[in-house]
Amino acid sequence: MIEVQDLRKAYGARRAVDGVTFSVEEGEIFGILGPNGAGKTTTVECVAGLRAPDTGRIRVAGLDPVADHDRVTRLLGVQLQRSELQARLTVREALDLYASFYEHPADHRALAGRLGLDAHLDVQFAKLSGGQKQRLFIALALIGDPRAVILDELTTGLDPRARRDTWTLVEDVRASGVTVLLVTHVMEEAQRLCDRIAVIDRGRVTALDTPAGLIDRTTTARTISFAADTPLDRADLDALPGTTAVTARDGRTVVTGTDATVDAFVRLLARRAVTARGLRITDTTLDDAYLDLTS
Ligand SMILES: Nc1ncnc2c1ncn2[C@@H]1O[C@H](COP(=O)(O)OP(=O)(O)OP(=O)(O)O)[C@@H](O)[C@H]1O
Repeated sequence: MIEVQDLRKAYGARRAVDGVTFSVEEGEIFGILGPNGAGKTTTVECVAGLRAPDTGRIRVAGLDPVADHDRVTRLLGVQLQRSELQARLTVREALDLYASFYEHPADHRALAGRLGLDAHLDVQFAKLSGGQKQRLFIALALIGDPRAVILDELTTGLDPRARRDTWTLVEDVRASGVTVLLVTHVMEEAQRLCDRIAVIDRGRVTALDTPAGLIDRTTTARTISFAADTPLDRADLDALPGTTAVTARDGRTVVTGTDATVDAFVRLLARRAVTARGLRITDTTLDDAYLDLTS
């Protein structure tokens, strides 16, 4: 659905995007993850045809977003990072206005219902909560009945409940057959929603994989922690296969390692007939993988 090949874009001497390549399959939720200033927004603005690349090739459903801009806007919806509407425009007016831009708009009454906006149709933009504004921008991105949608930092500034509701919404959007290109720096969001993720750092793709694949690439895959007064020798812990660190913090001992470390640790407990108090074994999260993969 979306192909980006060796995309480069500089602002003066600043190389914002420096050779980015990825492709998004139809029906996929594809994440672009990376630190501030990594070049994520510039990349998706080029995909949307809002900026012209310096070099590189972009295709959206086979079309060039700059040369075929009109056709691309009809099949690609966009919710940008910092969106605003006039303060006094009501939700209904915004939906009507945006629907008027398209020959075959989505049924915006149904869309408002799906996005939980039908109780707010006569509310002015300035009086909407942050979550309601976000839902409205998602509605506006979907109003042209697009085949694909770009959502840039969709949940920034939302409270945890509004964030989770928005995630459910994105899953619904995908279930209705729309391909989603999602820009985020919320790891939990990427882990929950994305089929695949491109990690971008300093204008380049540093990794491209499924969330589980990214996690598997990190060296310390498992963390074992237990109360520090558990009678185990530090030397025994250091000697476990695959151990990368043994530390003490907040009254607990923390061993990082691999699956092999966990297996050997369990055998060590059995051998010593020790019960590890408050034992917890956790997987590496996408947060850890992200920190490993970005500078
Ligand atoms: N219009 C512009 N003019 C000049 N420099 C820009 C412009 N837009 C972005 N930049 C610079 O290009 C680099 C990449 O910015 P971009 O907004 O694409 O990154 P980002 O990954 O989306 O960052 P963030 O997560 O902070 O939104 C940054 O160094 C930024 O300061």
